[in-house]
Amino acid sequence: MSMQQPTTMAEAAAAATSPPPLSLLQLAFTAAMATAALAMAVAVARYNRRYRGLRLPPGPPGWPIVGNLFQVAFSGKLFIHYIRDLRKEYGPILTLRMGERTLVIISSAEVAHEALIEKGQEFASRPRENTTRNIFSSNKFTVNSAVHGAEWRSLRRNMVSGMLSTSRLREFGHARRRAMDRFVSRMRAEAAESRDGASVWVLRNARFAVFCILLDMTFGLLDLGEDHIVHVDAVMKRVLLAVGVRMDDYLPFLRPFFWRHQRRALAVRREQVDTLMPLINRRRAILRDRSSSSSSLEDPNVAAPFSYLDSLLELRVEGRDGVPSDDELVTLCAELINGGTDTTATAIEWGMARIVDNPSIQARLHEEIMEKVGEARPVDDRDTDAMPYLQAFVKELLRKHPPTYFSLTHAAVRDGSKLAGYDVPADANLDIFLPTISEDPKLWERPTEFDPERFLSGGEAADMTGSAGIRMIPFGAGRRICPGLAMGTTHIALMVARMVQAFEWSAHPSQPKMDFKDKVEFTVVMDTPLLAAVKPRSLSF
Ligand code: HEM
Repeated sequence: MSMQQPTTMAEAAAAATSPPPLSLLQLAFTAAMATAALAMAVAVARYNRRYRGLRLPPGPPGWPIVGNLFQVAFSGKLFIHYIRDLRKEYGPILTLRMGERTLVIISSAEVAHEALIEKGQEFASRPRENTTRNIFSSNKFTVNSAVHGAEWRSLRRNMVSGMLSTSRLREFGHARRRAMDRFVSRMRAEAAESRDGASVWVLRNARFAVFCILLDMTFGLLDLGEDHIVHVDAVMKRVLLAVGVRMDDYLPFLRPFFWRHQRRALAVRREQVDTLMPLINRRRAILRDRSSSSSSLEDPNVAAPFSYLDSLLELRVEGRDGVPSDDELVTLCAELINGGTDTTATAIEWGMARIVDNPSIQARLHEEIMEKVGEARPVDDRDTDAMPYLQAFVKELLRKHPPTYFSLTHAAVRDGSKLAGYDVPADANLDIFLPTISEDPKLWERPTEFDPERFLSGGEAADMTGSAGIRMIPFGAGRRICPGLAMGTTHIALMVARMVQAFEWSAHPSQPKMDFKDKVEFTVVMDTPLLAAVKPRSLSF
């Protein structure tokens, strides 16, 4: 008989009617559940009070507390496909309640125009973030996450003039040339080492090439070895994973149960700081040496004349004392690198899939390259500006396959704003779903067809900024439009041109027929990653 068992009838009766003594673990669990229940009740009361009397856009009826969260989670569909389907029922502006978050989703050109252009000032802010993302954005001290205001204006102005303007872009021709040469030789080597001597994984190579350019532009350190770059890239990928969406983003009372995730996120942040700080300090040392000695002594293969970091070291932000801290420098540098890497690389993968799928597109591109440049030297970005078919191809690519299906989430600057006659409270997430705009049959002829010809003279127009009317906005539109638009399109055109100049591309015999199915990773990528067969062309460089 164990010590816990009752020995008398009286003890047995007492044991049957009173609960057994609680262990510490049980007590903690009970306390956590009670707190969660209380937090849920408070959340419901707060929600009811906050939204009473408002006329939100229509949407599927939800359950108390969780709203539509479980309907979305258990729909068996990707979120992007779920939204496409809901649109058919609820129209171009709809509401989804995801736990404590209210999502207002826009999916037509008219309402997007109202939100981003006509009422651009009212909807130019960003919503509050969860604690993990606040760590990686240094409390919203980045261009993309800052709320609308003086801080955002200073950071954005600096990024555009310091890095993304047309003149700055031109200055970084050497970074692009180096990265493109490395890109082509990596693919040649990968093909040569593959079993059939001709296989290349497109996304992986494209991603690495863009990453190299952005790393050069951010730190201006030109002598980083390939292993070092691969390490920095791996850390940046871990950061993207750490800031992914979690259940407690929508149900904050579950946060205590996610303490392990939080601890891991902090470790990843430490790793990010430990990886980027040495690069920041090396650049600082180069700048110090430059100011104390003759810059003619400097090796041009070690340091670029200018980097994005240089502009941040002296940056004065409206309404703040001093220059950014080391922690903030890490965040701001990471933002430039992350903003342009996956978006651009994803576009390249879809673009090469279209080229592989349609030999006449490849033939047109190659013909144009031969006509303008030939085989004697590599294409550069001044050449690509003068290639109308290539430019039309890039536009069609971004129309048919926008790398992100949602713009970054917007928020109203204050309560009281309306869209399409509905209320949009300041704490709602305002998301713009891009593919239904660029495939709207009211705006486009044969919208589902991939056809670059549509943009050639006399054909359809594409103003990607949306200022002359919204038809396709892969970079968003209005005040928060992507500041990397020129850089992104330059990189896509250049990479496609170099790939077509260096190789003849075809479908890989081991791969299923191309179905252009999409899936969401950090961006919207091909469901089956593109493995292509390449045949090197004879070039004299
Ligand atoms: C094909 C390439 C790219 C695509 C498709 C793309 C797309 C987008 C989109 C849809 C937005 C959200 C706009 C909005 O909130 O309404 C955005 C914002 C942003 N992008 Fe890009 N982007 C690309 C390349 C780049 C590059 C190369 C950089 C920088 C190196 C960059 C940096 C940013 C930043 C900082 C923001 C936030 C702007 C703000 O909040 O004021 N992007 N981008």
